[in-house]
Amino acid sequence: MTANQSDNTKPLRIALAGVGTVGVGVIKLLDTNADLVTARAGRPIEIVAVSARNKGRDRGVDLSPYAWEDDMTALAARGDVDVVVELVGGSDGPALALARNAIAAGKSLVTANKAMIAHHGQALAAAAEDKGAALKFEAAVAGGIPIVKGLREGAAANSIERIYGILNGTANYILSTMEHSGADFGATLKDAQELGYAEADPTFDIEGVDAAHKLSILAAISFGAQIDFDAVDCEGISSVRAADITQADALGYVIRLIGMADVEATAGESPALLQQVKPCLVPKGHPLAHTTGATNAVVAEGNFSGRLFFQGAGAGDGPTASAVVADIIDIARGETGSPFSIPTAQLVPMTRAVSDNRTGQAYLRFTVTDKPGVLAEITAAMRDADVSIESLIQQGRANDGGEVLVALVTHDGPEGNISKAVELLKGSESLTAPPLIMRILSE
Ligand SMILES: NC(=O)C1=CN([C@@H]2O[C@H](COP(=O)(O)OP(=O)(O)OC[C@H]3O[C@@H](n4cnc5c(N)ncnc54)[C@H](OP(=O)(O)O)[C@@H]3O)[C@@H](O)[C@H]2O)C=CC1
Ligand SMILES: N[C@@H](CCO)C(=O)O
Repeated sequence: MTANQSDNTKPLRIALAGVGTVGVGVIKLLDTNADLVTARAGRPIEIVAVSARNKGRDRGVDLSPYAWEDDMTALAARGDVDVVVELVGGSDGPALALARNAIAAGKSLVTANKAMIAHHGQALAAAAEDKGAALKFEAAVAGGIPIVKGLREGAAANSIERIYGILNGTANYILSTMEHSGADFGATLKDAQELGYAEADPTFDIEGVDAAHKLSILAAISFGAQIDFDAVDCEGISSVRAADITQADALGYVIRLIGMADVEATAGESPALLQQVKPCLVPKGHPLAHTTGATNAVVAEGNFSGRLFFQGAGAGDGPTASAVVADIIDIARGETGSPFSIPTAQLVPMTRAVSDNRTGQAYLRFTVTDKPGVLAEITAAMRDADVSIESLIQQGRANDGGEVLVALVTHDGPEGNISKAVELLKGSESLTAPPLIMRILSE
């Protein structure tokens, strides 16, 4: 740690890399809430230097009081900086170089970058522990919700049995807007981008990758597991059609992109970690069904606390800045702690769990050619794979003998049987696209 970082009376001097949606939010928060932040941190927090790509860009805030660095890695080498705040993004590249350099220089690092933490968080945490520096990433998971603190501190006494929820604001904004207004997917995504919710590459939001980054971080904290982003079974919302939303509604559900993780005890072997991000049908009575817009919600089930429900804005300048500054305040107070709740060297490697033997209900949607025998072909595959059907709906009739939708809901049964049924239908000339399978979340 730098002398200033450990001296709890002098101002804590920070450098901001990235002055975009979140960076500007941080500047505004530190300005608006200066007295309150100083009181809670026990000392002033001062921005001394900033860096971004384009010095001349109008950001709606005055950057002239701060030193400017064209090369953001230079922030790590500045003698007048105690804490580097990385708000650029990207799992590798300049953000990672800055993070490594800052920690190597003994500076604490605050970041909102879930991609970097999901891929390199463990190595960065080990390096930070070696240097006695802090690594903090509250804003990387679920925006303004204090879920990292909630698990590391509030729920620290519990064994977490399962963690799940809505971890991507953009996908939730798209699904819930389509549900309420019938708006088109593309137009809704554009709105989310304009509101500053989406990642630089919005396919990360749509395809579940951003939620998978966050889930892998939560799993490491919740279960003491080594981060294993590659083991997340990940599927996004791009295959969900307006017709699925309508169908789900008629059946008493809404569609949400759900991240879920738990650990299976395996006799004599290393524990198996299940990590899944998938669109699911959520009963309208479930609290996650009422989570709309860019709101995120996380359910953590502790063995003594019971079910904990965290909800709040999952994206946007203000909420994300709130999480970033909370981390800075912690560092000003001298709170370093293990980034993943236990010392990094104690995080356990876990094998990847498969969900074939898990039971539950599912929604299956087929797009098929409108011709005799199609329904019989689908139901025969269900019979042969031992999948029991609760209800089956064929939506309308194609005027031109073209494509129609067939949706069915299964009774409780093993997930593996559904995969078997889908496998049996593979290559069928009746199917015009791969089927969409969504698990139904139990109440
Ligand atoms: N937006 C949100 O709601 C949330 C975002 N996050 C995370 O926060 C981080 C920042 O996101 P956000 O503020 O939305 O992103 P923006 O795109 O709005 O801002 C990114 C900033 O980084 C700068 N930048 C980009 N590349 C470089 C580079 N190579 N060298 C120097 N500066 C660079 C940009 O410079 P310039 O302005 O000159 O182009 C810009 O100031 C990301 O990791 C994101 O995942 C986390 C939670 C919520
Ligand atoms: N793109 C992310 C930002 C918050 O991490 C989202 O939409 O949730």
